[in-house]
Formats: sequence, C-alpha cells, structure tokens
Amino acid sequence: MSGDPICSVRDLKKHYPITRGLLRREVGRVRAVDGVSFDVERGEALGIVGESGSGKTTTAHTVLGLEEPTAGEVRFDGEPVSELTGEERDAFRRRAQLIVQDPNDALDPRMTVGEAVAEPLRIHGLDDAERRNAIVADILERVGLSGDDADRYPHEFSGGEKQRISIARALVVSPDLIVADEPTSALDARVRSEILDLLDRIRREFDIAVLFVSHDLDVIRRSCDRVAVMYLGEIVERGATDSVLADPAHPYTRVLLSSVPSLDPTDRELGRPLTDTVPNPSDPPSGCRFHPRCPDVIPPADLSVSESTWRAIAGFRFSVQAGELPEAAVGDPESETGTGGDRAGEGRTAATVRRAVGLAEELPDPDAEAAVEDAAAALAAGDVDAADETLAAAFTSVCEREAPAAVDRPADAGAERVTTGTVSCLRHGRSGSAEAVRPDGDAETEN
Ligand SMILES: Nc1ncnc2c1ncn2[C@@H]1O[C@H](COP(=O)(O)OP(=O)(O)OP(=O)(O)O)[C@@H](O)[C@H]1O
Repeated sequence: MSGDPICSVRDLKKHYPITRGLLRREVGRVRAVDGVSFDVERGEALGIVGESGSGKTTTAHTVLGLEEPTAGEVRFDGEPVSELTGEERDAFRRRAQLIVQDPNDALDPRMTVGEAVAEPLRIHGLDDAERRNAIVADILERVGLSGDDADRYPHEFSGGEKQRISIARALVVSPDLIVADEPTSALDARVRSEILDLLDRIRREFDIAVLFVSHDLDVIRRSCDRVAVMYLGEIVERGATDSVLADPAHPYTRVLLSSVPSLDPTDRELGRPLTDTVPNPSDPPSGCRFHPRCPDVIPPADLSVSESTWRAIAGFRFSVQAGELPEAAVGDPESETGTGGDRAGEGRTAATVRRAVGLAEELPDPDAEAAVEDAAAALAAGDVDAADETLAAAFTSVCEREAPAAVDRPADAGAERVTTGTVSCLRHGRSGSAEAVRPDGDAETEN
C-alpha cells in the first residue's frame, strides 16, 4: 500500500426524505448514513460491519455513485465522484465495481456466462470479439472456472460458482476497487470460505482494493486489514481488524462480538444490549446513538450506587423507554389477568416489579431508591409513561446529552504503535475534549 488512497470519503451523508400526502410534503428524513469518513488504501481490504439497518449498503452505493450523497464527498483516485462526467465517469464505472450478495441479481439468465463476463468489456469499448473471448476464458480460469464454461448458462451453476462468475465480471475490466456487499451471505460455510479465499487471492494478485460490507464479523476478521464499525448511520469504532476485534473499545463492537440474543432485557451478562429494538434512523437517540442499548452507559455523577446496581437501573430505564420490559414487570389495567397468575392491580406491586427487573434490594442512595420505587409503583399500576418520566428525571446520563467525538483507541498493551484507530464513546473521551481527533483519523496513524 502506498501513495494516496484510491477512495476517500468525507463526512458523507445520505438522508431519504419521508413524504406524506398528494403534495409529497417532507415530514422527516431517514438518516441512513449520517456523517461517515474513511479512506480505502490501494490494494487493502477495508470492512464495514454493523447490524441490519446501520447504513452499510447505503454507504457502499453512495461510494459507487449509485446514490447521490445528501452531503459530504467521495473522491476516487483524488477526483470528486460527483463532478465526473463523460469519459472520466465511464472510467470510474470501470475502475470501481460492485459484487452483490445474490449473484442472480447480477446475471441475466438469457446470457451465456461468456456473454455476461464479456459485456463490461464491450460496454467499455473493446470491440474485438476474438480478443474479448480470449480475455473471458483467461478470467474464468483465474476465478476457478473453466474457459469452456463460457458457453453455458447461469442456471447450470451452483450459488458459489455463480458468485465466481460475478467476480469474473467485475474483474474483467481491471478495477482498482471492488465493493463486495455481503458477497458470501447466501452461501454455505464451505463455499463461503472458498469465495473469501478467491477474493483475497485476486486482491493480492491484481492489487485491487476491496471494500467489504458485512454484518458478519467472521468475514471481516478473515478478509480485512482494517474495519469500520457502523451503528445507526455513524462509524463508532475503526482500526486494524486484529486490534479492534481482539480488544474492542466501543460497547457496540463488544456487543456485536458477543451477540447472543438475550430474551431478558435486564440481563446484562456478556455485555448484551439493553434493548433488542434498533432505534429508527429517522429519529435517532440524542447524544450517543447507542446509549439506550448500551451496557456501559455512564451513570449520573451524583448517583452513589455500585456499577452493577447502575446497570440494573439503566436496564430498567431504557427497557421501560423501549417498551421491552419482562411481562411480569408491567401491569395492565385493561386486562383482568396478568402473567404468572397475577391479577392486575392485585398481585402486582412495586415489589414484584422490582424483583422482575433485578432491583429488589433497597438502594443505598435515597434519591435513587425513591425514583426506582415510584417508577415500579407506576408500572404496577400500568402507567408506563409515568414510570418512564420518573426514571428519565432521576437517571439522566451524559451519554444522552453529548455526542461523542472520535478519539484515539486506547493503545494495545505493549504495542509499539501508539494508535490503532478511533472510537466514538464518551467512556474514552468527551466531545470537544483535547483528546478528540478528526473523524478520519485512522488513515495516517495505522498504516
Ligand atoms: N431508498 C430508501 N428509502 C428510504 N429509506 C431507506 C432507503 N434505503 C435504505 N433505507 C433505510 O436506511 C437505513 C440503512 O439501510 P441500509 O440498507 O444502508 O443498511 P444496512 O446496514 O446495509 O442493512 P442491511 O444489511 O439490512 O441491508 C435503513 O433504516 C433503511 O430502511
């Protein structure tokens, strides 16, 4: 890797308007990508990882010019993509290729494999059919197929072979960047491994940069030099893949790594998320967007309870807010019977609610105790809104007030390099603090 990055993304935003009525009045915006910056170095594999809806595909499509950015800039080989026209635009389309999850989306069933792989060559001006055929045969062999496969049709191939054909189609025009959007999600484990090996081999052989988009940390671990972790349209952590995955600094990265679905929203074991619901990107949470689901949300400064009690309180609070409490903790005045044989207003009391949310013991902090008791009593009476308000008034975290800036990830113990990427979490640095670094601060510190 040397020289300037092949692709630079700065403060990229892609918002989709939500419209209503005949006049299509804009009533809101889905902030699919909301201020993302990164570089893809020549020949490197960069992974973007995050759960469904975090904005990975929108980022990938905007990088490729398939979506118009709402704000920010994408530069390819130093040139702003939005300003490319004519031949330069054509060259960009050749040099930056997309591989999608389902190869059937990329292959026309009526075209032979040879025609499909040759098509990009024809579009980009190679008129000599004999020469095209020779290139196609060569490329098919390089992706592990045979030159004779050119005369067959896509339906004659397995899923893995079809993905090899779409890789051949991308490779045939000598790209500098391949964007691979969940390229192996539809494949079984053995084939997945073969396709990842193939992508790795062609990346090294042809010095092509690959931007991997995946929800699967194993794919990223195996294939990427660096990783950027996305949550609700933002990058929350980035760095060398080995360091980030061995020693994640952001609670969200830790949750992804231990992503065992929890049926109990108050279960904080293993750093599981507080709530299962991903917030709506048209109305993201204030401050740190991860705070309602964060196992490490920062306690209010004046609260004097143990860390584990704080976790239970925060679990209680954000589960009430998300409407994800265990049934045993919510009274329903409309209903005659409750869960576990309780009758609403009879069996359910503040004490049963507190037991259900892991806060049965009296708290040492009198203000906290009063707030938890009041909220539990409100829930026992079926008044979720009152419980929500009481908890919000008593337990406001800095994480819901301040948006974290990207700061240097803590250095690995004993590591020679001081910096191994950035993390956006108030546990590591307050917004506007001296520690804050620019959002794309990984590029020059890691390589
Ligand atoms: N054309 C669109 N119009 C409105 N909202 C959209 C559009 N495309 C994506 N979104 C929304 O933007 C958010 C990010 O979607 P995106 O597909 O980029 O996420 P993702 O991380 O790639 O998830 P997945 O793995 O499920 O594709 C989601 O809330 C999605 O519903």
